[in-house]
Amino acid sequence: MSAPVAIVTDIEGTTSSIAFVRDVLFPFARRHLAEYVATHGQRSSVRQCLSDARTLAGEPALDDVGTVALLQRWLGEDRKATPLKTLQGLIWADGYARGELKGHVYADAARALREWSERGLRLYVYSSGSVAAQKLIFGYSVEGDLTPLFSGYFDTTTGPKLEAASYTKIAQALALPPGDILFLSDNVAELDAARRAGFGTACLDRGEASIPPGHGHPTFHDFTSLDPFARVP
Ligand SMILES: CSCCC(=O)C(=O)COP(=O)(O)O
Ligand SMILES: [Mg+2]
Repeated sequence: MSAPVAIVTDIEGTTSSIAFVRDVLFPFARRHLAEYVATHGQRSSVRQCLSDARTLAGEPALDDVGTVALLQRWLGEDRKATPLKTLQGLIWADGYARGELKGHVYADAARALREWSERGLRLYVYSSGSVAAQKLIFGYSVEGDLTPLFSGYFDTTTGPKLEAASYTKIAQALALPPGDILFLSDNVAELDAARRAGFGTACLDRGEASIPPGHGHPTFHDFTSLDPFARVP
């Protein structure tokens, strides 16, 4: 593809380490979930998450304790269910605000995002983590507040990351032809979906995820070796 106008990036495994999400963020949510629901369960945002989780599970009669158990199970399965992701974001907000969490972002990713933004590329995020959680990981990051670099954020409320239609919606929201957008991810199934929608793609293989060979997406070990202004085959 020729140089993109916009870059849409995944977070976990792409800008940020899988280990941070798996070993820090998810256990933090798991530890605080029951207490958070007990304390904030009357807030409309929390009630909505609980109700949406019950609907999604097809178990409308579950009480709050049962719903917390359901959410804990989904957490263990890494289910990308919107109510779980929304609730995780609310719980992490407290952790970031108290200084107990600091968002991991690779130094090479922060450096490249700054440079690409300075050079006029429009930058966006598309992650299964909620938009609120995305703003937190980049806002309270070990590389400083990176949120000014981004022009917008997309999560599972736009659609699942494995469906081409989600990327079509993102292109429409950006008012750009799909061919002007480069999507970065460590997940081949996501990259395949983006490619089906007409996006350019780049696979980040940081050695943390097992990425099957032969997928055909241009592959980079980090952001330093990825030059979006060079022609990507
Ligand atoms: C926004 S940080 C937490 C990431 C998260 O919850 C997640 O499920 C990772 O999804 P991604 O689409 O960034 O791989
Ligand atoms: Mg990922």
